[in-house]
Amino acid sequence: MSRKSSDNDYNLRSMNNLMGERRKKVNDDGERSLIKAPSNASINSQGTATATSTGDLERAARKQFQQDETPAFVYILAVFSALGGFLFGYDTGVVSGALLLLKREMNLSALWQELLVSSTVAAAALSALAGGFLNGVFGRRVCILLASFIFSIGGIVLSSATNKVALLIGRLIVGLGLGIASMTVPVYIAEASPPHLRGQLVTINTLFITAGQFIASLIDGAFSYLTQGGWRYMLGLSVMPALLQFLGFLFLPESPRWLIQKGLTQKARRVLSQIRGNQNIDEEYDSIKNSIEEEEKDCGGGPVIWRILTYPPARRALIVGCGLQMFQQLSGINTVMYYSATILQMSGVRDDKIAIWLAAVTAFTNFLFTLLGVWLVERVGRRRLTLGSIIGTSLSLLLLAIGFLLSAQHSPPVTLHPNDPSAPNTSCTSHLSCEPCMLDPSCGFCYRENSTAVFASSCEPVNPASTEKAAWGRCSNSTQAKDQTFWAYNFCPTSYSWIVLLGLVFYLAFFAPGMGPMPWTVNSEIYPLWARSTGNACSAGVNWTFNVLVSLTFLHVAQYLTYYGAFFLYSSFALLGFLFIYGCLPETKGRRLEEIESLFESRLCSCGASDSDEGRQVEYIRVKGSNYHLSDNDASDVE
Ligand SMILES: O[C@H]1[C@H](O)[C@@H](O)[C@H](O)[C@@H](O)[C@H]1O
Repeated sequence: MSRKSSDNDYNLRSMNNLMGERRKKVNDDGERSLIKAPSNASINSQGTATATSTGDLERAARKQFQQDETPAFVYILAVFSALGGFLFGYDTGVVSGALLLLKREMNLSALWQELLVSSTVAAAALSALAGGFLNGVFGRRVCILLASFIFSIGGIVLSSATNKVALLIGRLIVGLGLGIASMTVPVYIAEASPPHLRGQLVTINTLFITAGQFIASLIDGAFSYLTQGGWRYMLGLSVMPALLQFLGFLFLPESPRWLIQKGLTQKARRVLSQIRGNQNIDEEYDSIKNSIEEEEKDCGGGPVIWRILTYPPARRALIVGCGLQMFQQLSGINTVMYYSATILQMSGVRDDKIAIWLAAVTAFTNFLFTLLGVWLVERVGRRRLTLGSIIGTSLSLLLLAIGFLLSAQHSPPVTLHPNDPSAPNTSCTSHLSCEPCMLDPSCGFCYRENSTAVFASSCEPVNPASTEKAAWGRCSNSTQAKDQTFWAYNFCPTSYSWIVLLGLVFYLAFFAPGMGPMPWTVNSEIYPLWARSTGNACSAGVNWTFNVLVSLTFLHVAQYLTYYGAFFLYSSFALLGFLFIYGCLPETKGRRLEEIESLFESRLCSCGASDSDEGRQVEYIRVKGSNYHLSDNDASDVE
């Protein structure tokens, strides 16, 4: 089944042809004196290039032609597709703010709150798996149309819900849309992008996820002031981007690679010309077609997943793809994001409303650093970006753990042990300091504070209807304000909160540019065409499954291991992730999708890729529609 593409040979003759052709083109253009100018490689604002060596020359030429010839249509296509990412971020992010209002209005128990959050993620895990089949049969475009249609229906059901069952149905519907969108959009963008922009354009999808999370936090903040029905707006607003995407996709084309696979060759050529502008599409068309024909010849029968598992390069790609998605979630991103409000409360922000707005700052930081990822991905490559990101993530988690450890070690003692006979008899009275009191889900810490110390503190049972107040005593609503007491349900007042805050900032700065987007980006490119939708379905399914596992277990893990234990655990997961990525992730930057399979041909998990290979990495030179590949060595031969 091995597919060795003959068009990848970069020999001297083709190089000479290239130089000849380019010399001619350049002279014809009259603007770019690439060959004549011997020194100082650069392209000035008029597009005039000069170069010191052939290597510089090639790079300058490549840059110039790429800038000239990437049609705006590809960007429009990427942005409309990435609305799927926006909905992903919005729908997973908005629910926390909506729940604050819903639990009061509909009197939701903790179980129902949990159900409303996790049902979406669980439905997404299942529909991502089903999305593989749908993608293969109906194509990427139909799947994106379907996802945006489902999102719209989900939004309408949610915003008009009259009871909790309707809410649950709405959240399940949204989850179905999420799963399909999350696995289809990166594949669609990757298949439509030119190789030199693919990383950047696919990463825009994750940028939109984080933008969706940020906008959701702003909407949560704004509508939290509405006492009645604010949640309807929060949940219903997602209909707008969903409809926009649906309308846009009525006019956007199917992926050319899928069309060729289905034998719709004329249509595929039309789409290729549309997305490649005035470039010659013959070589790209031929190479996709050749690779499909070779695959068809070599492929055994049976279901795609079976063929992936029995064909080593595809199996290795699947392990890498699923591993990346698993480690992304095991690094605790969603716990950190969710927990950020509490982390901020530890640092002295007591007001719930301010904490909601500060959570928006966290989401914005995640967005901002994902933007850095979009900028870096084609500059440093996927492998280095992911490795740097995960090691920084692991160290930041360590810092968070140390902050929590110091807070726990200096946890303020319980000084008041009420002996009022009307006090409920609970386990809370047995806790001697804030830490065990706060970790016990049925208790919270009630205290007063002056500038230097916490005093008059007690451990009290939580109000079963709302964790925002105690069931009894000074921190139950009626007396709290008068007494100047504070209620800490899931944090302890501490002077080490700055370490935790620093850990949070570092965490986002390291996670967001690499571990946030790269698992999605890499998955969109590592599978051969016949395995692409199934591979992405599996890896997206792994992402959603670990997402729900990590968020559902966090409170239990924290209860058994304490907060610092939980963060030490995530930090070691991230370290394991680093070793996995170091050993297994090849560099895919700059390669055409049809070439990437060969990176997984090596027997070892470390699939050829990486550092030593990078020196020899094939370079693409796109000259008026033809791809020429040359190594640096070849380039100097020619000179
Ligand atoms: O790549 C995304 C992104 O990093 C989000 O911030 C996170 O919430 C998602 O779970 C993840 O898949």
